[in-house]
Amino acid sequence: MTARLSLYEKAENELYKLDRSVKGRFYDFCHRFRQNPDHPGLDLKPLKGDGRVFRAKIDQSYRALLAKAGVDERGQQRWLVVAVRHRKHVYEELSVAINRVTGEIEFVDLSVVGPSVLQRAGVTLTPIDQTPDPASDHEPAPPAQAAEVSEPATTAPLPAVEPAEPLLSGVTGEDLRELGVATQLIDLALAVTESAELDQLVSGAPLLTKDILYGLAAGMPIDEVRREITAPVDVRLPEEERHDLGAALARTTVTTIDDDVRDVLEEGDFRAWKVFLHPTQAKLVDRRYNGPARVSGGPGTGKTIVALHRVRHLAEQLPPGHNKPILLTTFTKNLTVDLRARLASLLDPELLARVEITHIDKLAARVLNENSLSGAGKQRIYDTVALGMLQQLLFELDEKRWEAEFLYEEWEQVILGQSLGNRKAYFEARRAGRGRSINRPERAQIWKILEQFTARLDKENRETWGQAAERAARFEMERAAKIQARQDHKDAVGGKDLIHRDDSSGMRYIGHRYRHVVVDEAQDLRPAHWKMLRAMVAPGPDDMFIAGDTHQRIYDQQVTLGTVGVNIRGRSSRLTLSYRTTQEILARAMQVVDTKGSTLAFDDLDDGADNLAGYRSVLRGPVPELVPCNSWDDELTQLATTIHTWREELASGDGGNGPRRDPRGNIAVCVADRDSVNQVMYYLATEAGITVAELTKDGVKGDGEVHVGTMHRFKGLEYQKLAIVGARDGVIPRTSVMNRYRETDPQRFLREERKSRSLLFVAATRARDTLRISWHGAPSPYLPRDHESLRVP
Ligand SMILES: Nc1ncnc2c1ncn2[C@@H]1O[C@H](COP(=O)(O)OP(=O)(O)OP(=O)(O)O)[C@@H](O)[C@H]1O
Repeated sequence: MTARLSLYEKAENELYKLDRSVKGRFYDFCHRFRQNPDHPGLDLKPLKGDGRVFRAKIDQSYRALLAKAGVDERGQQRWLVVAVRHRKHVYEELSVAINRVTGEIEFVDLSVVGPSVLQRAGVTLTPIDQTPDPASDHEPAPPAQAAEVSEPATTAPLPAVEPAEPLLSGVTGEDLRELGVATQLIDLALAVTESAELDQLVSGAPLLTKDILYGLAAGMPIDEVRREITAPVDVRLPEEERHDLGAALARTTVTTIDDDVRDVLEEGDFRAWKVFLHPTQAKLVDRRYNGPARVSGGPGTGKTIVALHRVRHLAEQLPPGHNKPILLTTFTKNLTVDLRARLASLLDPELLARVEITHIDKLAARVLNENSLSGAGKQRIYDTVALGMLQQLLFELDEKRWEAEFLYEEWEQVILGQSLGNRKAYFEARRAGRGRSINRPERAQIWKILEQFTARLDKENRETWGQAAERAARFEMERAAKIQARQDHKDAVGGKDLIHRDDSSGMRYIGHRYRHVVVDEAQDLRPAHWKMLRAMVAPGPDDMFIAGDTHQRIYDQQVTLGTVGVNIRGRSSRLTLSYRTTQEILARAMQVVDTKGSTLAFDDLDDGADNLAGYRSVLRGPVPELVPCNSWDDELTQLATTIHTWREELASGDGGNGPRRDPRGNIAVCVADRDSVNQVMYYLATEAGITVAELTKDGVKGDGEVHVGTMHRFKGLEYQKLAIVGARDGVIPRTSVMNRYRETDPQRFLREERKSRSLLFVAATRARDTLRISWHGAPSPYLPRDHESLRVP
């Protein structure tokens, strides 16, 4: 009889870390197993635990652990490889279970649980075989999983000590069971007394168990854990399926082992992109929405991943064709490169060809080009240039009543933001969030100055990106109005063709540009961008999917989606589990945007407020390092030393405890301004022998190993190890800016503060494992004074 083999997600991740020769032998094993699982050479035997886990021989040293999941309709046996272990780490007690909440098969590796906890819970592990390893001289070290075990897994008696209070006091085994903790770990979890033991216990545990136990250990009440962690993944498993491994296999995230698996395994973790969506993420991807939908969530919770999978889902539903009915857009140019690369690994080329991937300003520019005579386009300028022109104008007019910055913002946010086309409209406009109120005569003065300013821009054939967005939105809205008028007329004449009318109006082929629009980094788009996007897609089911986090808004674009025709009411969801950042980094970063007790608040892109409640991680790592230095030179010297150490750590796989990584592109240095970028790059390259590459608007420039850029350039990216340098008071936030508004414009002051905090928050949450923040002089006031407070309990 032949067999179908699948690979458990965790086993797949562990396989990547194994020595190449073991991977090869595993592949041969799979091949033989699929041909005939009963072949005596495979030595397939049940473990004594629950009898549902079998071991089979890969070679002299390694064993595959498999669970039998029935026989399919064609009579083929179905097996799931739950782990690949050195035989010394295979124990008779290992078992699989079906999780009562998720309905998935769970394999729990008790061998990583520390002996103290095992002993307290009365669990003894019996190795399947204690004979010496005949190949030990030639074999590579046991897999990384085994290396994670810092203590032997057998239960040698420990000296008697005063029994300590359980870490999860106040929680019963029944509570844990009901919440969805893996059955095999319930008694052990209750026996844990220290957080280090908990770390060890959950290191081999399924994600749901990890999430629940960390939540409870951090003090989340049981009800909150049930609501935030358990309920979203509860499949309400029918009683009759509680023991059906075959049915559970269909719900479990697995990779089918076929002939392609060899290449996959040999190429290491080239499939790192292949994220198995968490059920809470998957639900957002597959759902049918009756209109625009929005997903929010803290950094690293997978908003971009969800947006990419959403694009795939939508692309798969498209009728055949050669056009591009899906738009995937984002705010920053360098992120589109990243989005394209990630989407390319997720979609077949034919489907990828149906998706337009472009950043929002480029999209607006394209609309303008289409609508202007060739050669008649304007030169687009950045805000800093335009502000300089306004300052010059005020100087020429000897106008001292208004500051250029104030007027520029009034223009950007009130006049352009609300598309106010004339003086009367400006007199009547709402100026919510603008702080200082202005009366009618003042509005008249402002309008007059700004009219002169825009006339000057026009005369010089220049326009700002804000103006360009506004014009593009207008063109698109006119186009949408025509489409609507055509449809209304068609409806009025009973659905007849409109050949005569269309031929005379050039309307025959006009339609909405896209069927679906997917937006990432939504928090930074301007109101005009939203109007343009709204007009580009027909209102209806699945029209817009919007991902963003207002805590990461680092440009000054505030928008209430409801006012620009994007109604997300009742279609908002929030992701809370970070897949990027460790608990330690998260605790630190959260302090930066912690607005409790202050008047700072973050919006939800609509009329409400957003928060990061429940934002958490199950990853652990070192506490972020906060490094005071004596001077800028001292900061640079210490930075270089740190980077040398990081390089070695990455190259050696943290001394053999983790996967070895090429330091290239895994280390980054983040600073507050362009000047510092140049100084850091120059120092590292010329004084420290470290090759560098700059993060620019267009992506990484050059192939140096350490990436250096300003905080703005780091949005959406991630690095294994990240240093933020120059995090000093006066720079984060800029004293000059804050002082200007502290007294004169309290609203603006708050906005600036929120923006600076968000910038540091974005920067700090780019780090996956290691974060180091240094400064000289006084530290940024957003950094915690008490460094101990960063320690996660
Ligand atoms: N279900 C998952 N399983 C494993 N890894 C995941 C999962 N979801 C996301 N990730 C990983 O977490 C990291 C962060 O994901 P992503 O960039 O989508 O987060 P984000 O919410 O958009 O972050 P940010 O707001 O900081 O831009 C990525 O490395 C991604 O591959």
